[in-house]
Amino acid sequence: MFELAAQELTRADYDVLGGYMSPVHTAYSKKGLAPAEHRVRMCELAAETSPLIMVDSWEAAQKHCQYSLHVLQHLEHAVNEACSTGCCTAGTDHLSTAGRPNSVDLVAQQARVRSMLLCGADMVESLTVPGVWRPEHVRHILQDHGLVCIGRVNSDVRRLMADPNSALHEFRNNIILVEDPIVNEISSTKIRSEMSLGHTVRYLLPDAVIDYIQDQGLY
Ligand SMILES: Nc1ncnc2c1ncn2[C@@H]1O[C@H](COP(=O)(O)OP(=O)(O)OP(=O)(O)O)[C@@H](O)[C@H]1O
Ligand SMILES: NC(=O)c1ccc[n+]([C@@H]2O[C@H](COP(=O)(O)O)[C@@H](O)[C@H]2O)c1
Repeated sequence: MFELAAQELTRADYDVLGGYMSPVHTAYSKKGLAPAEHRVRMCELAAETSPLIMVDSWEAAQKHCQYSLHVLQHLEHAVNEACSTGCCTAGTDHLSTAGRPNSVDLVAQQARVRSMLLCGADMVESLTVPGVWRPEHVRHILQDHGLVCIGRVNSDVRRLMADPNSALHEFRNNIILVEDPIVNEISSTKIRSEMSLGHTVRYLLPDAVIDYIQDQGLY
């Protein structure tokens, strides 16, 4: 997802500084959710070899669950703070942009960094489901941050964007749709289910993550 998003954004003339995975808080109500410390560690292991992807553990470390809007706001603030104070080499407690593409240009230009929400099409669909997201948060996310959506089988974001009553339509210019040229139906539920059956998931996840899951006896 991050690679596809960065490729598309770069094509559209954005400077992509990096991508952050933000594992959700342990208290988020989702069946079978592993404790956040494990999910943070799995993300760190998965991102170890990436020149692009980083992990922000701020959301997971808070006392309570956080809205995604507040995670985006936190990230944007933290990265801009890091950049304004000698930047991108110091990082913050949770964030480090050291050595990231474009970080040097960014300091020189004194540009402000913007955080965008990266998600799959099923999650974009959830933005329009009453009761899941606060409508004012959806408007803020779309208007102030913008969204990159990776297409997913059985999800039709274009249809939702065509509805003139929807915020997705109003802010359609801030939504970047990316179609994966190689359709990928991977799902974390399927991976967990295969692992729990003792089946192989080799090459579907980085080896370090598979080893961690097995060492910790997750799933
Ligand atoms: N194969 C995929 N293609 C596009 N987006 C994906 C894909 N898998 C996950 N995503 C996106 O990744 C984000 C995190 O998803 P999540 O961890 O819930 O994975 P998931 O596979 O959808 O999980 P679950 O199977 O538990 O619903 C969401 O925005 C989701 O839409
Ligand atoms: N109101 C909100 O901010 C809100 C609502 C639903 C999901 N989310 C986020 O979306 C992501 C995916 O959640 P689900 O796996 O429940 O679809 C998580 O990071 C979660 O925090 C945020």
